[in-house]
Amino acid sequence: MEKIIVRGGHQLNGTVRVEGAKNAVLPVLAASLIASEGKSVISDVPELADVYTINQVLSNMNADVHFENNTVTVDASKKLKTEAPFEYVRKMRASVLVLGPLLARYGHANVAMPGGCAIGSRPIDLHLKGFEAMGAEVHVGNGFVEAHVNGRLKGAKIYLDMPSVGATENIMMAAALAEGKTILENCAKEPEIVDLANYLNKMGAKIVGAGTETIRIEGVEKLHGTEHTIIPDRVEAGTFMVAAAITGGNVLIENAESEHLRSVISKLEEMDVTVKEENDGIRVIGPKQLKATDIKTLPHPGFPTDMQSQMMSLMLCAEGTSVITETVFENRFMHVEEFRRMNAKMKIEGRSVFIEGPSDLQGAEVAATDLRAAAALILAGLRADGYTRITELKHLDRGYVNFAGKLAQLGADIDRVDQHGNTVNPVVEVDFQDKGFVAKLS
Ligand SMILES: CC(=O)N[C@H]1[C@@H](OP(=O)(O)OP(=O)(O)OC[C@H]2O[C@@H](n3ccc(=O)[nH]c3=O)[C@H](O)[C@@H]2O)O[C@H](CO)[C@@H](O)[C@@H]1O
Ligand SMILES: C=C(OP(=O)(O)O)C(=O)O
Repeated sequence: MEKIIVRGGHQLNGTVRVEGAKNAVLPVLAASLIASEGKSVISDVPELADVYTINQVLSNMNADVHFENNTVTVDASKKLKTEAPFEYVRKMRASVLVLGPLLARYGHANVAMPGGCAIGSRPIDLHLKGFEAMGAEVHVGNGFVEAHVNGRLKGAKIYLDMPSVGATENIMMAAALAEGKTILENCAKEPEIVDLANYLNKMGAKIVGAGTETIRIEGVEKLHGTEHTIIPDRVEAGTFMVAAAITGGNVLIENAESEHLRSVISKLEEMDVTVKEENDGIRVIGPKQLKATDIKTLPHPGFPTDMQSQMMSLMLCAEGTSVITETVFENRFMHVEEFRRMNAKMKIEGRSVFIEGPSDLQGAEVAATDLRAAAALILAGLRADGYTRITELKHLDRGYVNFAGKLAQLGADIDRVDQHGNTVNPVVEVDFQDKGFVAKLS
């Protein structure tokens, strides 16, 4: 079993570059299935386990997929299969994003139900209600969701009960190829929604209003391949901002987009962290003593749930009582138990965690419970006394490219080792047997 071993107490200094956003590239790659003509060329694609998984989903459906030098080329012009088996959906819930494109293009999709995960139950009822409103028949049974429509989907007026990111994306992709106009209300406003709409529009779609509460989509008859560059990963950027702050360091985070990080920047400033917007990115300078603050996670532009656990690490080192309230996911505090193993002083009350700082953090053996928890435990390890050993790195590899290597370059004492204690590079596990999927790892 691989581990990351961190010895705390080193300040981070220097420059780090953030990759393309995982949460933007996954829907964009799913959307490339709608193009019945031409190739899509997607740049700034991060080498993440989730990217390999979605590429496998696509190639398993008969699309030609090629991944090299952070560029994915997808040719989906052949007749595609309209199924996504559990083997992929189990690894990555975002596989359900192929539902909308397949249903719109072929009038049929059969995708394994994603089920819950470590952060909550995560249903897809809003996605399905949207498809039904557009005339699809949806059947859930035997662990699959099967959707079917005779002819084309029909544009509709759809109000989302909550601004779900995935439902907004799935319905927007389906509506792009539907007959007539769709008005989608109470949408998610995340930057990744805007990136997807931009991509679809370059493919020939007619979408306005992405990034606001109401998206209007005039359906078109077909879409074609195009070129697109993925936006920077705001969660990776935010994670390195915390890394700089927690070690009292000075780090320039290149390619970070400050417009996407307003709520994170504002909370860091409340904690006495210096944040400077520079031409190439965002510079973060940690203070001598961090101050406590409170955070409530909310849909964008509120504070992102995907930064909650990393901010918890920072609050553990701040003077005073901090409170985190998680409103997006019902069960995203699994990492609290792991932090306690590091001598963290905190208590959970309902949807809030009360953090008494500064904790005298001590290195310990801890297990990542989800993707962001993995990063958060490593961040706490940067500050803890002695060695912290983090296991369950499959979670980390879903969303961070060479996290340990990037921290080491900034001055962290950190290593990733195999079961024999030998240093390893994080190599993402790829099944090359799928026809048509070619990948080259750097
Ligand atoms: C691949 C990707 O982009 N993942 C992100 C996406 O996940 P994802 O798209 O799954 O998140 P959603 O915005 O859909 O989920 C938000 C909340 O809505 C609920 N819900 C959602 C859909 C639905 O049909 N019914 C329902 O009840 C969920 O259980 C959750 O409590 O947005 C989340 C919220 O910013 C992020 O944490 C994830 O990193
Ligand atoms: C929860 C996350 O992702 P996903 O929706 O892919 O599980 C995340 O990126 O933190």
